[in-house]
Amino acid sequence: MQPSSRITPEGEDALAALRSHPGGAVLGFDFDGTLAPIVDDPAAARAHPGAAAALAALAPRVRALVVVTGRPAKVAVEYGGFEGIDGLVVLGQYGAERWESGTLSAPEPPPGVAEVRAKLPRVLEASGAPPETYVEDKGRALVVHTRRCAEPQVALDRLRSVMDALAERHGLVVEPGRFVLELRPPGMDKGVALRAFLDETGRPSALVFAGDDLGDLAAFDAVDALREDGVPGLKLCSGSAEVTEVAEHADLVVDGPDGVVAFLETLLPPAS
Ligand SMILES: O=P(O)(O)OC[C@H]1O[C@H](O[C@H]2O[C@H](CO)[C@@H](O)[C@H](O)[C@H]2O)[C@H](O)[C@@H](O)[C@@H]1O
Repeated sequence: MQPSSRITPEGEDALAALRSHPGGAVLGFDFDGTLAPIVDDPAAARAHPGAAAALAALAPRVRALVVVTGRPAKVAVEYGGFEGIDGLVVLGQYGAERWESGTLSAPEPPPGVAEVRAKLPRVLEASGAPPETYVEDKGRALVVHTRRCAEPQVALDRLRSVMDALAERHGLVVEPGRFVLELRPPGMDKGVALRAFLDETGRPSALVFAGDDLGDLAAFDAVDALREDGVPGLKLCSGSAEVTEVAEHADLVVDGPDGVVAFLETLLPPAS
């Protein structure tokens, strides 16, 4: 995907507000697909080589930086190389967990997660899921991955109704993503998490959220809501051929994590 030079007027306003008063701005980011390139093995994902440096350089210049991710917060900190970035908050498991300045808060999962963990292998087998189907156990959620299957989207679509029924029986919800169906506790999403974070940090002079996947649309909705309240907001899409819906809702589309990091670097003063 090529970077787009088109930006909406609302996005342009937010960018101008961000540049003129960065100290009051809040910048939010998804992790996988936005700060970290997508790879086949979720355990092999790592942030773009320029991501941590760009965030560390931005941290003292803005009011707050927040990563809002489906990953456990500790995993995002490790895979992102974020340890030691003062002022960066990581909200993991869609906002249920929080990491800040080396301190992690992670509540116990509800019992439905253990119930689904016990049943999932048999349910997948009974559904005829291809052998390449992979389950990632995140402690508070279980993620069924089909990226390694010969026809990942077909495999995912075939599993959808079975996963919906399994999640519902155990008080969980299904969060769909890039060749994943995640069974997780309800009640949190990236929009709820971002709004709660903004309630803490105060009304920003500008708000940016960058994402690539369906779960990021809730955070885009939060940006829209703030915009209606007069806060300049930019919805930045880390574009991919896999998900087009996020680009449709964005003010600016860049070329994956390379483009996101290049965007962040434009916010920094030129090196002297
Ligand atoms: O909210 P995010 O930070 O985007 O996390 C969402 C899910 O991302 C991960 O899966 C995605 O990245 C994998 C590694 O690149 C890739 O193999 C997979 O196809 C993608 O969907 C992660 O594994 C999940 O646990 C997260 O929920």
